[in-house]
Amino acid sequence: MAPTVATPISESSNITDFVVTNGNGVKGLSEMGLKTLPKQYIQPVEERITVSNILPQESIPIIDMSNWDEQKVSESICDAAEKWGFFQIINHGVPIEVLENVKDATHRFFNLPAEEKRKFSKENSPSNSVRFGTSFSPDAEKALEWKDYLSLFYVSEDEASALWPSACKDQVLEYMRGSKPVIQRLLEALMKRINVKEIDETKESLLMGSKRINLNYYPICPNPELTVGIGRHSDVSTLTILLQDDIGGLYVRGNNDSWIHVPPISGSLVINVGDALQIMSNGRYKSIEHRVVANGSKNRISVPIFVNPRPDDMIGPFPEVLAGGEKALYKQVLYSNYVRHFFKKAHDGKKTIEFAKI
Ligand SMILES: COc1cc(/C=C/C(=O)SCCNC(=O)CCNC(=O)[C@H](O)C(C)(C)COP(=O)(O)OP(=O)(O)OC[C@H]2O[C@@H](n3cnc4c(N)ncnc43)[C@H](O)[C@@H]2OP(=O)(O)O)ccc1O
Ligand SMILES: O=C(O)CCC(=O)C(=O)O
Ligand SMILES: [Fe+2]
Repeated sequence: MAPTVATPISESSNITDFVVTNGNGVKGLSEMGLKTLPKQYIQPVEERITVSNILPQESIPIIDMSNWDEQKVSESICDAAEKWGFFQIINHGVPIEVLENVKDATHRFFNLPAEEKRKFSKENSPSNSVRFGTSFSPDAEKALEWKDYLSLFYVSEDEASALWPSACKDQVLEYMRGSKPVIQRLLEALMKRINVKEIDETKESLLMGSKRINLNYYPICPNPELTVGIGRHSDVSTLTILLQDDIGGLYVRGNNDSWIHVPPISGSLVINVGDALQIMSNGRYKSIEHRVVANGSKNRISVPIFVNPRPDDMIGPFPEVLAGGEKALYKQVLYSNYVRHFFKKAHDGKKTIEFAKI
């Protein structure tokens, strides 16, 4: 694969044009060999992660799914979703080759020349469901995040085959197909605990009616201690299934102001509860804040599948959860309005869910 040739920064009126408008991304900046971090990326001190806030002895649960139909596996899944909102799964049934192929495909896409990737930017993309971008919400952010991404909203195999970038579409689709059984099993286990006995058509739409997959690329950063890869946020999904490479850098909120590292485990997948499931379970399952640090010596990738309600679903606490007289903590909201609210602002920890609070 030919290395990326970025448009020279001197030809751009400023860094934001170079990175955001011209589609070079932070990868383009990183490859110019900058010695210091551009000021646009300097995060306020309180948003940077410092060693003193990390709990090195803590870790999120690791669940072996080889005997997934055993009661104790279901219980570990539900306990982890209630207590931690985050866990890793091993022996989950998604073939290792499928995971390796999607990681290779991610590198292949980001190694394309900027003019190829730019074809999928918000302005140029052939479809709203395919978007190449950088940071999170550059127009709304006071400080940018050190990350590029390709975001693919799954509509159908036909649409994906026609419109997704050919550098990665086959491997991404294979990963989506391969992860379907484990997603189904996780949701079945989680539903049983909250009295939802069967995932009928309505529940299927609310729990897994739509999927979005992001390919995240965090290039080497000249001053990683001054910025973030992704700022503090919770996902707006029902569940997120995250594949990370072997570099590390994902941190999950512990008690108070502490952070817990999610170490890469070869072949594992990281699972986290998103806001939609917190809302539908009336707070029983928790979406936990997480963030990604920037890295000074290695390029990192991750590939989250966001399993979501359909955009036109109304989401709120399930009747089964409230049947015993529990008070509803959240109102009914149109899911696409919830997601629009999320994208309209910079990452801001757990604040998005206030949009749905009664
Ligand atoms: C990028 O860094 C990220 C991303 C994330 C992402 C997490 C998730 O995606 S979780 C699952 C999200 N759920 C869905 O996608 C549900 C289905 N989608 C929809 O309902 C709609 O597509 C919509 C998201 C509501 C947008 O609809 P619409 O208003 O018709 O479309 P736009 O005008 O294109 O977008 C509105 C607004 O949102 C921004 N935006 C849209 N899609 C994305 C995207 N994939 N990534 C980033 N931003 C997006 C878009 O820029 C628009 O804002 P403007 O100000 O430009 O108008 C988690 C963590 C990360 O760090
Ligand atoms: O890169 C990671 O490990 C986490 C990514 C993430 O939190 C996201 O894309 O929402
Ligand atoms: Fe996330």
